[in-house]
Amino acid sequence: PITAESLILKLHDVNGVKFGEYKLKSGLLAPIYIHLRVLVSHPALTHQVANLIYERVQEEGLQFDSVCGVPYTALPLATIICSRHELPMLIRRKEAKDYGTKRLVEGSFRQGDTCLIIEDTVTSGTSILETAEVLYKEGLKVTDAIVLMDREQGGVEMLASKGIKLHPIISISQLLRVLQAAERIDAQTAQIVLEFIRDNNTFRYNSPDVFPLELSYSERAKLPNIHPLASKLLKIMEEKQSNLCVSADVTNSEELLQLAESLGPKICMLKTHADILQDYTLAFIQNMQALAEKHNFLIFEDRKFADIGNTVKRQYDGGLYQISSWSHIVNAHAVPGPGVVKGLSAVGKPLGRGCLLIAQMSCQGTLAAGEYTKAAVQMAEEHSDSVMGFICGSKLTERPEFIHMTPGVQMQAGGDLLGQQYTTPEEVIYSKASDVIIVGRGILAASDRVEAAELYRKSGWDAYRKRVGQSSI
Ligand SMILES: O=c1ccn([C@@H]2O[C@H](COP(=O)(O)O)[C@@H](O)[C@H]2O)c(=O)[nH]1
Repeated sequence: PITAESLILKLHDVNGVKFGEYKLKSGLLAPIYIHLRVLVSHPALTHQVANLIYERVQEEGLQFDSVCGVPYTALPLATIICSRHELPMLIRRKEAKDYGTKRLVEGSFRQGDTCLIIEDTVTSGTSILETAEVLYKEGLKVTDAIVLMDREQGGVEMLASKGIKLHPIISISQLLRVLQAAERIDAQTAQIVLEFIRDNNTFRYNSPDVFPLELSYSERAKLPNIHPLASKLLKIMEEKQSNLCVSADVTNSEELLQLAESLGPKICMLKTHADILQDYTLAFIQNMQALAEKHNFLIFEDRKFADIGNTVKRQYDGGLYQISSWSHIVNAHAVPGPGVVKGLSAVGKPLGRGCLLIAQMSCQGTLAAGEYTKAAVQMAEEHSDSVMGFICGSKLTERPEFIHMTPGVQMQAGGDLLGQQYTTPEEVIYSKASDVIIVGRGILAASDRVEAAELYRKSGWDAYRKRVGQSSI
């Protein structure tokens, strides 16, 4: 299987990406031109692109009845995917024939069927929208579209505002980073293109409250609608140059306090499972709070609430652990529906606490995928006064006020014997655009935990700086 990085280099090899001065359809002169029509002359590459698109369809767990490629460049891609995976395909005509059936959409479908759109490049999103509108007129639904190359000029946001979720495989900033790293372009060219993209955002122009480009942690901390605790966490991250959360999965409170003391300077957050401690007391937790204060990190009790609102309220507030009295952040499964968030909010909001929704999990065979993940994101967006972010494998929403936190992180990709799956800090923060790495055994099992924590901190931080363009790659 091909990675996005090697695909970028191959596209550059075949002149699918050009730098210079190019007149766009709009009349604008652009310093970059994405010319994916060349793909048809490179069948092996076209197949690899089709594979990547199909992998993304599976990763996202997309549900649909048919596939339609935006004419013309995406037509062969849709054809390959549909024939290889035996999926029904629809063809959108650009002009209706003046004889025969005069249809604008060829292929069989039923009213109310969902059609997945495939596109090669997106700038403003209007080509996808035009195709969707033709499909709507035929009684079809369009909820998702996949695009190989997102020029990051507002297409994702424009389509989202029309109810279509766009899933880009490669972004223009990722393309620039990869080409610069491979010395195919210099830093100045990359900068010129980035500035052009930034200055020519078709959607932000109309909607100044949308932030489609990558913001730094400190810029996000200042967003007007951000959850106060998310803002605090982002400030800590920037100040300590750390997006590392240590998962302190130890069973003895003395050891936990030692961990907090020694790793405190390296971390933005310390994650606990209070119910695996053999000797939990409220006195111990007060010491823990003092260390959080001293080293400026937040405490996140990984309680994974999953009951009706009334019960989680009592679990959060009372019982042996009295979690709400000491943990800045808790998390919840989305499975009970919004009641779980409301129950946590009733206790946590007056205390200034924050909640994360578990939208995806790192373990093999997890059911938290596809439609479930989408529903969790929607639930968070509808309760952004108490939900500050997600437990997830990758960035799930373009709304920069939400913080994405990813467990299942080690320096080597792999897994354990009970289904845990590991991804590297670079992959999580740079490629998957998550914000925080959550590391347990990668640090706890090291002979020198402080040294290991520093390696993870540096790796996560370097990946973040690369992502927001603060360092050369
Ligand atoms: O999807 C999830 C959600 C939570 N976790 C928790 O994170 C740590 C990971 O520990 P490692 O030792 O780094 O595997 C652990 O506390 C889990 O309960 C997760 O792994 N995946």
